[in-house]
Formats: sequence, C-alpha cells, structure tokens
Amino acid sequence: MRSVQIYRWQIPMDAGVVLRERRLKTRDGLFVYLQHDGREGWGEISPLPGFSHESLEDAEAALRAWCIAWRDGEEPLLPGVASVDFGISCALAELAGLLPDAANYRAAPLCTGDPDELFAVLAAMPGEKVAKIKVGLYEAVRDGMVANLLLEAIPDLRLRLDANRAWTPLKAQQFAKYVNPAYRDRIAFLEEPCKTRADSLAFARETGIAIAWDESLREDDFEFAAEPGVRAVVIKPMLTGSLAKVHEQVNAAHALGLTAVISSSIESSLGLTQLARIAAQYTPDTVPGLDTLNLMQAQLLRTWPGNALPCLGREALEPLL
Ligand SMILES: O=C(O)CCC(=O)C1=CC=C[C@@H](O)[C@@H]1C(=O)O
Ligand SMILES: [Mg+2]
Repeated sequence: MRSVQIYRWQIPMDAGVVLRERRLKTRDGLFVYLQHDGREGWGEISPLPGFSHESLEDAEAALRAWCIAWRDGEEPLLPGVASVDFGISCALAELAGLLPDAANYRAAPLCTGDPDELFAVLAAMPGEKVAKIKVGLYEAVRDGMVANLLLEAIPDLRLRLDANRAWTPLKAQQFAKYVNPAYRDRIAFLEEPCKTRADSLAFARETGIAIAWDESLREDDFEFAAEPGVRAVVIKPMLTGSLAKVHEQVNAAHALGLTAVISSSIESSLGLTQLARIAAQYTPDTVPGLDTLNLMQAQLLRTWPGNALPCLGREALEPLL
C-alpha cells in the first residue's frame, strides 16, 4: 500500500537576509512524504525566490499531480520542474534506501560582513580551514582588503568568495589589486566575479585568481568545459533538478578535473541535512557550501548536528492532501 502527504511550511528568517536586493522575511516550502510497505521517504520542495524559475504555486501543482498518480500505483515521470524533481527524487531515494545516512556536516562558514566573527569561527574549526565570504556588497577595495587581511592572519585558511556577478571588469581589478599575489592561490575560487562569463574568464586570466561558476550553470547555453582559470562549479540541487541530474553534473565536473561543490539554496534543516548526505555520497573530498541554517529562526523535523535553533515537529506543518 502506498500513501502520500504533502505538507506546506513557513519559517521566519533572520532580520537581515537579503537576496537579489529583496528582503526574504520567510522561507516557504513544501515537503513530500511517501510511505510504502512500512518504509518512508521525505523530500523538500522549496523554490528560492529570485533564483528558481518556478513559483511555489507552480511547484505545488506539479507535485500534487505526481503524488496522486504515484499513490494510485503508477510510476509517473518526474514533472521536469527543478525543485519538484529534486524533492521527489530525494523522497524516492530515502524510500529505496539509496540515500545513505553518512553526511558531510563540515559546511564552509559563510560570512557576509564582519571579518571578526569569522576569526572566532575559524579558530574553533578542526582540520582544513575553509570559509566563504560574500563580496560585491560593499566597495571592491574593501572586499580586497578583507580577503587579504584574513589570508595574512590565518596562514592555513583557504577562502571561497562569491561576487554574484556584481563587478564590472574595473571593479574586479580594484578588488584583485588589494590581494597580495602571494596569497592569491589560497583563494580556492571566486564565484562569478563579473556580469558576463567572458569578463569573468578574463579576470581569472589576468589576476591568477581561480573562478567558479554558479549562476552560469542555470543558463541554457552553459556547457561543462575545462577553461583556464576555472576551478570549480557550485551545484545547487534545489535549482538543478533530480538527484540523477545532480549526480550527472558532479560527474561531468569531476571528469574535467573541476571541483564540484554541493551548495544550499537556503533549504530548511530537513533539506540541508539531505544535502549534507548527498555531498558525502557524491563529493566526499569537498567541503560543501551549506552554512545557511542560521539565517533561519527554526529547524524543521530533522536537526543539523550541533545547531542550537529550536526544531519544530510535524504539528508546525500544514497537510495539503
Ligand atoms: O554556497 C554556500 O556556501 C552557501 C549558499 C550561498 O552562498 C547562496 C545560497 C543561495 C543564494 C545565494 O545568495 C548564495 C549564492 O549566491 O551562492
Ligand atoms: Mg554563488
């Protein structure tokens, strides 16, 4: 006997979370819960406003149709909507025992402003020190000085930076000018420095600072290719689609010698812990980019080890079927 439920949820965000110039006051999403022969599987469907192509309403309609067909004994195809394909394929993988519990909870700490906060976190971090800083929000010169300061102060630190295409070639150069050339290879990568891919590639060539693609992966004309200066691709499964597609992209990156970084689309703790498991399975040698739980005010159903936020149970969810 198969049974299925869809739950809707909403989590208040921390006050200052701004995405693509919009304040994100709440994170809204769905869970799918599948049961079959005494086994169960959960999946999260939470399109990220400003990043996902689909709205939550579109996702819900596609999810409902799939769930009803599955409950009635069919083997429906995934609907082809990224967040829905991702959530359903996670639930099916849990149901089939194909998503092992082993997880990589060593997320790279994410810092949006104050480098002092990062010092404390990094001092307490065991093993390889990797952190991610958002750049492009303030003056490029300030970003360059902060990156340089951190690399100088913490000799075993490797930095990931993310400019979200904020810079013109000139601003990108202003940033680079303040990073001592001797430290530049400890910038593991700088995600999407410029508005166009061509400008980002030129920046990497001219400065010796390695870059990574993130936004580019979701563009129709993007192809995985080994290009000088490109070191990594950032894969956000909620924006990518099924687990099979995520795995395919990871394999394509690895085949070209690129690092593949599994990264958050600001999922709830349920989705984030699944991403930590996916990262352990597909990218065991890479620290994933999953340090986004503290942007929220609560966890849902499953807890991230060591996180102090309250964890809400099933009573906080609204059943839709
Ligand atoms: O990649 C990480 O380390 C954390 C996730 C992260 O930085 C992001 C998640 C979602 C939206 C973005 O603002 C941001 C990114 O641009 O990569
Ligand atoms: Mg990014």
